[in-house]
Amino acid sequence: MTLIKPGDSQWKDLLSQGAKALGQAPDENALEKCAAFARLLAQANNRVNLSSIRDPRDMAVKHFADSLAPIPYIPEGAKVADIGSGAGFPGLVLAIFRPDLQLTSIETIRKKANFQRHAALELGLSNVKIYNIRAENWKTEGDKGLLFDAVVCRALSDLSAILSWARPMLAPKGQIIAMKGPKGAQELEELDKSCLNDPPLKARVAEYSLPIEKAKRSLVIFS
Ligand SMILES: C[S@@+](CC[C@H](N)C(=O)[O-])C[C@H]1O[C@@H](n2cnc3c(N)ncnc32)[C@H](O)[C@@H]1O
Repeated sequence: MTLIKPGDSQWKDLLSQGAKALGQAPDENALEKCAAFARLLAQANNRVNLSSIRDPRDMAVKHFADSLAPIPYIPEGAKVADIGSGAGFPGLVLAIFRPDLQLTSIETIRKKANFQRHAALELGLSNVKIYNIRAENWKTEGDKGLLFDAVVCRALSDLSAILSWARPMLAPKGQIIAMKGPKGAQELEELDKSCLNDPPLKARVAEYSLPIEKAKRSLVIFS
C-alpha cells in the first residue's frame, strides 16, 4: 500500500473516487479546498484531540466522502444547520461542495468550534457560520429567528434526542437528516412514535454504502 498524506494528490484521487461513488462530480476547486481542510485538521489534531479518525485514507473516506451522502436530499439554496458538527463533518464539507447552501455549524465543544472557525477562514468559506453553543439553545443563544430548511447531523445522539433538538430549528417544510451507521432502520423502528407528532413528521430511511470500504450506512430522514 502506498503511503498517502492528508491532502496530497493521492488523497484527492481517493476523495474524488468516493465522491463519484456517491453520485457527486467534484470540481478541482472543491477537491483542493477539502485537501486544504484535511491538512489543517491533521496538523491541529497533532496538538489537540479533535477527531479520532487520523489515518489519511480513513479521513478521505469516513470523514470527507461520507459527508457528501446528504447532498441529494438538500434543495438548492437551502439554509442548513449541522448540529454536533465536531471538527466540521458533515457541515464544512457540504459547504465546500455546495456553495449555494447557507451553512450553520453548531458545536458545543469550544476547541472544535474554534478549529472550524480557523478552517472556514483559511478556506475562505463565506457561506458558513459557526456557533459554539448546544443545539437545544439555538433559539436563545443562536441567530434569533433563523430557521432551517434542513438540519443534518452525524454520529450525534439517539433519534429522540435529535428530534427534540432539531425540531424547534426547522422552517416550515424543513427536514431533519440524521446520518447513522448500519442500524438506522432499526433505530427508527424502535423510536417512540409519539416523537413524530405535533406537528406531524414522516420518516424514511435511505441506505447507502460508504465508498471504497463498502460498509453500510443510513440516513434517517424526517420531513
Ligand atoms: C461523535 S461526535 C461527531 C462529530 C461530527 N458530526 C462527525 O461526524 O465527525 C458528536 C459531536 O456532537 C457534539 N454535541 C453533542 N451534543 C451536542 C449538542 N446538544 N449540541 C451541540 N453539539 C453537541 C459533541 O461535542 C461532539 O463533538
